[in-house]
Amino acid sequence: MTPQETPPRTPSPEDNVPKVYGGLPVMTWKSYRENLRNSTPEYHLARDLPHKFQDHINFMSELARKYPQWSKNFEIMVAETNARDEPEAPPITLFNEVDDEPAPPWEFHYTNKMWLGENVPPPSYKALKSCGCVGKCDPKSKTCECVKRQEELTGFYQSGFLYEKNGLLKQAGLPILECNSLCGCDEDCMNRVVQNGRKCDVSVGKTREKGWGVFNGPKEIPRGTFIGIYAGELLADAVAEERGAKYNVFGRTYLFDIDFYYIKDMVKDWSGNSKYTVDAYHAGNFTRFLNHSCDPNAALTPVYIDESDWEKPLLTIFAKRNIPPWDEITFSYSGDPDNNEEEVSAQNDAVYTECRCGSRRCKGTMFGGYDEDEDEPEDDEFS
Ligand SMILES: C[S@@+](CC[C@H](N)C(=O)[O-])C[C@H]1O[C@@H](n2cnc3c(N)ncnc32)[C@H](O)[C@@H]1O
Repeated sequence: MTPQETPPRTPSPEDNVPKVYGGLPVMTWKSYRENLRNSTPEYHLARDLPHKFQDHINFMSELARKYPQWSKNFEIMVAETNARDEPEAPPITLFNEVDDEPAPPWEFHYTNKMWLGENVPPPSYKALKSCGCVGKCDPKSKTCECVKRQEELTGFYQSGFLYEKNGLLKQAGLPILECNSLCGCDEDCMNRVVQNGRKCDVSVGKTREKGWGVFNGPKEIPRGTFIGIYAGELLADAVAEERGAKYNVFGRTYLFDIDFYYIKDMVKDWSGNSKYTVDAYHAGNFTRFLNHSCDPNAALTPVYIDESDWEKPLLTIFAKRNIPPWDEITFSYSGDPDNNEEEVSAQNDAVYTECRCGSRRCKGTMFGGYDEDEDEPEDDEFS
């Protein structure tokens, strides 16, 4: 042994005894995370969705439901939810310069969460992979478990994480594996974006041709910005099919099948069909008002946080190009026109509804296929 080396420490029997302070075990970050693995992430059941407030309003006369103050009440309902879930998110305002409907129909519970339907298993920490990084994860790290698993999945397209250091997404449509509750890294690690909530301004407004829609606020939204989670009920496909038939009757659909192209490669014994559908009709946030465009400025992207089941990503919306102030925010209901591999599709219930997106690339239908040759991405778009 050279004089510089310290002799190995003899293990003490106290090493494995939890530290106690004032009679209570001392919780460390490490022990907290180890305990968490044996618990279940928070989840909500669709059958518990609150509806009393909505029922109360819907019992009122049509005249009473037209009172202008419903517009403010709608904004307050949104603000109350966001204060809990994403307190940093700018408030959402409501406007209608088209007719005298003060607020969208009171037919849903405002929520940023997913509500699990019958036979949809809750998320589990058991199989969740996580990193043990301290501070912020390094996207060039060779040891960070989260960089490794992201690169295994999407390294062919992008190295490291799918986010830039400023939180902007590098490429839409690829599955994102964010650092999760079991990871050692800080809350401001660059691989935690969706979980930290919306930062851009949005408002909900009435359009002339498509009912209510979502609009940008006074500042440009840069390409790659996270806009929102398509929240709602997560339903087994058979239930969604039944609902779809009903929604068809009134020609408005809020159903999105989760059938991303990569799922079939990740799931052992994949059934060949999408297993789950998100329905934002009875529950959802402002993203349920996003209308379809054949030339959309936003795109759907699957994101996994505290979820290890490939068939249950969050559906999230990111800006696909820079969105100028006040522009309507839209995405494609038939998958991304610039990404032929993406297959998330709205259930074809309202398939016969004529598309009124007004873009020069309009295909005439909201759920139509895309002509590969025609749809080259613009210079400022994700390609
Ligand atoms: C997810 S909702 C969007 C919000 C809806 N506009 C509202 O008022 O609640 C989808 C429905 O909006 C309407 N819609 C969305 N995009 C449209 C488009 N490009 N052309 C015509 N109708 C559209 C259709 O009725 C569709 O079924």
